[in-house]
Amino acid sequence: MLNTIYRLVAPRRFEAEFSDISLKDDNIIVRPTHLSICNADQRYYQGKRAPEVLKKKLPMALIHEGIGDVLYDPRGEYKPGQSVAMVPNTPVEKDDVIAENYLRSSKFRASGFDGFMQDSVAIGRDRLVLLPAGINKRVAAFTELVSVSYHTINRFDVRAHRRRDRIGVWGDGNLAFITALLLKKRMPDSQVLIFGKNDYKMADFVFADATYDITDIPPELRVDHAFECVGTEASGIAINQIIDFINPEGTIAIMGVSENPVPLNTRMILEKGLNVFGSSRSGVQDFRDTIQLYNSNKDVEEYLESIIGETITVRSIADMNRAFDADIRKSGGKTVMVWEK
Ligand SMILES: NC(=O)C1=CN([C@@H]2O[C@H](COP(=O)(O)OP(=O)(O)OC[C@H]3O[C@@H](n4cnc5c(N)ncnc54)[C@H](OP(=O)(O)O)[C@@H]3O)[C@@H](O)[C@H]2O)C=CC1
Ligand SMILES: O=C(CO)[C@H](O)[C@H](O)COP(=O)(O)O
Ligand SMILES: [Zn+2]
Repeated sequence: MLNTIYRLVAPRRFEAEFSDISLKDDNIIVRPTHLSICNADQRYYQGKRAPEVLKKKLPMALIHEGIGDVLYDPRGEYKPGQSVAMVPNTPVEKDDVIAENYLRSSKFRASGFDGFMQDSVAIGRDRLVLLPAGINKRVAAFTELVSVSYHTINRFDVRAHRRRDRIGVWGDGNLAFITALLLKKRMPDSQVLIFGKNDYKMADFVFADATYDITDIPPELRVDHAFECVGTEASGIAINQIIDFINPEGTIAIMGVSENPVPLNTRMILEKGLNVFGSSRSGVQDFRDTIQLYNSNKDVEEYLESIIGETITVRSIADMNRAFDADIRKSGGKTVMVWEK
């Protein structure tokens, strides 16, 4: 079957390439319908990765957050037209201890190989999760990002000690919003406190117990545990501030991505006996659990809808550039592409 893949060949330049999809494999063919832009895509689009990384990875189709409709399943298990979330992490081995998204052998779409900017995506049947009828598809488009928060909170839950009176979330962007929302749902007895830079963004965190400007935190305030959702070199500033405001033996989850190493106050990590862990990406079970959460908590879907910034219909390469450029100019929120290729 003839397919078209829209690859980023150089910063800000997409090109269409034709390829063939074999219908003899066990893969399922999915037509993407709604795609959402992640900061990781922007780092490639804007050429913010190191030149040697860009040289190694491009040309590559971007986007690892997306849903689509099944076009063809060689086994007939999925019916044509069924709506599915596509899981970008692609393991090639199983491990009893290490989760699929931490195996160094796993590939990740739009990072190690082509992402979802294609007319049709050939994808393993274990990489699909059926979406419930009636789900808001623009919200479902960024299920991957929500599943990253879900995954991190699971890891936090098994690591953090039981005193969870106050949990701090550093950051006021999309990842912080989603992480704070899921934390409040999962741990309703804990106060979830937001620490950010932008009052207009923090005003959207209506479910949180309090919000603080990072330049004006009451000096006596303490949190039991914290999540860093900032990224870039600013994540160093955030993590060091967390170290200052966290109680002894607290747990810190690091989620933001930085291109460069960030210096940390290790002396106080030791003196306070802190538990610092990293969390990246997610696996298929996290997607299933996230979709189950949407099913059982309709308000989660509504809160998530409130962070959709722009919705852009994409029918051409010019539209792809328009969507990525609009995402750069945004004041906040997720940019969703309605994929009509
Ligand atoms: N671990 C994972 O698997 C994943 C990681 N990420 C990463 O998480 C990071 C955050 O993503 P996202 O929310 O989409 O990005 P955003 O840029 O939307 O959010 C970051 C926010 O943090 C604010 N900020 C900056 N400095 C501080 C500070 N010192 N303390 C508190 N807030 C601060 C920024 O404000 P301002 O813009 O005004 O500076 C911005 O609003 C990115 O690095 C992204 O790549 C994303 C997805 C998955
Ligand atoms: O966004 C993410 C997951 O949702 C991660 O930030 C992304 O996987 C990082 O990938 P890369 O190494 O290509 O920047
Ligand atoms: Zn991402």
